[in-house]
Amino acid sequence: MISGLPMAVPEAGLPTHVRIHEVGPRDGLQNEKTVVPVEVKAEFIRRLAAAGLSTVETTSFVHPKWVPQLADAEQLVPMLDGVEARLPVLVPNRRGLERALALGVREIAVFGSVTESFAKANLNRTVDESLEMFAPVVAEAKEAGLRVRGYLSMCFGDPWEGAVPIARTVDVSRRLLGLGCDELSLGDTIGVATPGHVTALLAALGEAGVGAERLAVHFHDTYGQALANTLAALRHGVTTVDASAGGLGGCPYAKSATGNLATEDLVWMLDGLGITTGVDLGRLTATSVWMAGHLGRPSPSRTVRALSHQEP
Ligand SMILES: CC(=O)SCCNC(=O)CCNC(=O)[C@H](O)C(C)(C)COP(=O)(O)OP(=O)(O)OC[C@H]1O[C@@H](n2cnc3c(N)ncnc32)[C@H](O)[C@@H]1OP(=O)(O)O
Ligand SMILES: CC(=O)CC(=O)O
Repeated sequence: MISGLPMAVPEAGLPTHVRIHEVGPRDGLQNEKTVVPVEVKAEFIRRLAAAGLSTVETTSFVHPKWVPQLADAEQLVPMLDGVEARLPVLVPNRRGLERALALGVREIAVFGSVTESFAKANLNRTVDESLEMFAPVVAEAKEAGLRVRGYLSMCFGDPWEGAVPIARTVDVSRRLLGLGCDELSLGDTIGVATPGHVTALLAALGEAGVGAERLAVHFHDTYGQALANTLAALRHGVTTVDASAGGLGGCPYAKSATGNLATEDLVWMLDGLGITTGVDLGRLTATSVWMAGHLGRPSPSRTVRALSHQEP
């Protein structure tokens, strides 16, 4: 593999280790029109875990009519017995939690929105109503000993409402965390954030008592800013970063949502900075190339293309 000059240790102000929260099998695939066979999904997850990803978000227990691609959650989860990784799933409501608990899932995520437009489009609820829907889910999940992540979408901009004020994002972040979530993932659902905005939001959250140790960042790469945004977040103390193998992704309920930050692009940057992730870039790239074969198109990730000599 061709490589640049890696730093022996990260520069001051950067973490020494980053946990990558891999979202390819869920966020990456949820927008695919053609249903990927459940055996392929299970193999994708096994390969991602074998490449060293310690957290692989696997699927969603949502209404199958809303996300047909993930309608096979009940078949998929039991196929993952023995996979050595944390395997969280998305759960919007009590029905979703019941389904996940019946399969022995140990980690869930609820997913809210800063904006009313997206809350309505994605959850058929207002922001307040969606938080009300999540409250018993988080409480019951915690009681059952599960780890709970809160996702917050449209933290920076929204396709219907435009720029999202920092104060609104801070307000909904605190309310979602206040339900009892262990971690909050700040979503740039349509990929409009820039590093200055990221820094300003993290500073405002810090002032409001939400420290970086409880935060993750979740960038989509619409304007090519996802890596720069990630670096801004790392400089601010964030050590959990969401990414999608091969840069797959998008949201069926957010017009203009494009692919996520590619896990390979992230690992390439972190390796170069001397920040450990536990991920084997060669195995990960091979997995994304394999998945691209199933999807019938090349990966959009620059790193995957460079390392595998794929044509754009
Ligand atoms: C940025 C991102 O990527 S976010 C992730 C991508 N987006 C999503 O996954 C969207 C998920 N959204 C949804 O699934 C829906 O909006 C819901 C389920 C949360 C709410 O939809 P609503 O239509 O308001 O559901 P409502 O609560 O009225 O229930 C309607 C029916 O769905 C069923 N239902 C509700 N939740 C679920 C669930 N989690 N699993 C299966 N069925 C469900 C109900 O039992 C009910 O069935 P019935 O009509 O046979 O009685
Ligand atoms: C739930 C998510 O997938 C986060 C986002 O992109 O807003």
